[in-house]
Amino acid sequence: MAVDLGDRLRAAFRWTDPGDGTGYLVSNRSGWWRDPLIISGLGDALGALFRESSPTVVVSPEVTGFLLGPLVARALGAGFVEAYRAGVRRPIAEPMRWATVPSDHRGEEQLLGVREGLIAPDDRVLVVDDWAATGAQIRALRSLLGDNYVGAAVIVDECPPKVAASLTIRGLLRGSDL
Ligand SMILES: O=P(O)(O)OC[C@H]1O[C@H](OP(=O)(O)OP(=O)(O)O)[C@H](O)[C@@H]1O
Repeated sequence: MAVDLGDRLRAAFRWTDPGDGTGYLVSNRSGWWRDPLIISGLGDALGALFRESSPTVVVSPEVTGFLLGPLVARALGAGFVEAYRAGVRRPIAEPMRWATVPSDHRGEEQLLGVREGLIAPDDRVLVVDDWAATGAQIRALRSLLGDNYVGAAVIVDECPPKVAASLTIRGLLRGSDL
C-alpha cells in the first residue's frame, strides 16, 4: 500500500458518538468515499493483497461492499457478485443461496445470500469489504463459497489474529490504527 493512502484513510476516518448515552462510538467511513485519491487508490491497494491468487470474481456484502467490491474487481480484471442481506429489501426474484451469519459485531443474526449460478466451479473468489470486526460475515460467505474462496481483503482488519489467519483475511489497516 502506498504510504500516503494509509495516511489518507486515517485522516478521513471519524468516530461518531450517536448521543444515545451508551458511550458506544460508531465508525463514520463516509470521508473515505468523499476523498478522490482514496477512491482512485483503494481498488489497486486491496487487489494487491491477493493479486498472486488471481481472483476471477469479487463477492461483497451490502451495503458498503457494493461500493468497494467493484473498485477491486476492476483493478483485478475480475467480475463482481453481490451478497445480499435478507430482509432489507423486497425479496429477490431469482433463486438464491443463503448462509447464516450467527452473530456479527452487533450481536445480530443475519442471512447473506448470492444468486445461484453466478459462481462457476473454477472461479477463484475474493471477498471484499470495508471492515472485518468479528469475521462473522466473512465466515458465512466462506461457507457459501466453499473451495472457490481464496480469502478476504478489507480496509480495516480488527479481527483477532487467529480469526484473520483462519479466514485468510488481509487488511490495509488494523483497528488500532484508527
Ligand atoms: O466482521 P463482522 O463482525 O461480520 O462485521 C463486519 C461488517 O460490519 C460492517 O458492516 P455494517 O453492518 O456496518 O454494514 P454496512 O456495510 O451497511 O456499513 C462491515 O461493512 C462488515 O460488513
